[in-house]
Amino acid sequence: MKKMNPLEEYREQIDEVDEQLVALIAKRFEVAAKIGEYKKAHQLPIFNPAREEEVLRKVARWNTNDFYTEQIQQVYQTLMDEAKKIQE
Ligand SMILES: C=C(O[C@@H]1C=C(C(=O)O)C=C[C@H]1O)C(=O)O
Repeated sequence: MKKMNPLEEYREQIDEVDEQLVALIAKRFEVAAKIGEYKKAHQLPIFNPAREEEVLRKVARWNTNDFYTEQIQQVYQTLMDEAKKIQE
């Protein structure tokens, strides 16, 4: 196989991570959709600010090396915003 330059190698690493992320993000949205159905059936509000704060806290705690915590929390806020749209 032809030797890849560092840029190509890094991009291959990103592709591998992205493949896993896509599967996990899709799984998260599937569960969020189920939660949405439950909320509809029980007349519960879609937005739960206390739960969102809890998610952001947990995400920071799970990021044990503490790199990029703010960026990860921003990505999570976007995931939660999209989850709420799915639940509408
Ligand atoms: C998924 C839920 O609905 C909304 C989306 C959340 C999420 O994506 O984690 C969290 C709270 C809610 O605002 C939930 O209530 O758990």
